[in-house]
Amino acid sequence: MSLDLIGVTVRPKGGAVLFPPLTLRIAAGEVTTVMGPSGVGKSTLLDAIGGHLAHGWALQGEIRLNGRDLRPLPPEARRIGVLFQDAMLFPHLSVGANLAFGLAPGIRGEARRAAVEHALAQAGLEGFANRDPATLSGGQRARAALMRAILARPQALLLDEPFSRLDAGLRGEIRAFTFDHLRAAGIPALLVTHDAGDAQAAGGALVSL
Ligand SMILES: Nc1ncnc2c1ncn2[C@@H]1O[C@H](COP(=O)(O)OP(=O)(O)OP(=O)(O)O)[C@@H](O)[C@H]1O
Repeated sequence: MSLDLIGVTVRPKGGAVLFPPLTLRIAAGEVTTVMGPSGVGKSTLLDAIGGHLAHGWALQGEIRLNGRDLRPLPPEARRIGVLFQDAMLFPHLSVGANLAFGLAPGIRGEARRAAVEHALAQAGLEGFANRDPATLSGGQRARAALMRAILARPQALLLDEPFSRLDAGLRGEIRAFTFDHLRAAGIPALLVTHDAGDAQAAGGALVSL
């Protein structure tokens, strides 16, 4: 798996580009970090990669996932996962149903339950399948959200400040958990952060916008 950006930048239609064109390759299991001042366009770059660029914005350059040009594909066909600041779980579904949400529909019955149980165990959440997400701690919710993202078998993952709401002690633990799992799953990932410690822990290339 690899995610390639070739001369990529974004601009409001009729306006100037937000940052100089970016060319980079993220290989399987690598986490590349993007840092830069507020408003430079980091979240808009992630929107462009995921296919969620708002009306009124234009993408410049080429985005390839495993060699395939993503530009003609709608977001749901891109196989790109996203993790946000709030580690959002669907509040109306149990923790187990949240994790199962990303699984392919062909995985049914016992195989489905086993996949969810395995992911819960990896997240240190054994026995949490029937819990209401509102009863989880911040760290538990962050680990569950990562597992839900991985179970969907994304071909790349975008992380938009996913650790910024966690307190200092938890932050180190959750980012190590996150990067270990992304490496093990061989998923190329792009991390947006304001925190140099996040970038260092990610261990990959650092891009400043
Ligand atoms: N319609 C528009 N026309 C021109 N510029 C816009 C328009 N909408 C938003 N912008 C600007 O585009 C930039 C993109 O913001 P974006 O959220 O991508 O930045 P960011 O680097 O993620 O910031 P932060 O670190 O604060 O989250 C901002 O400077 C914003 O003011």
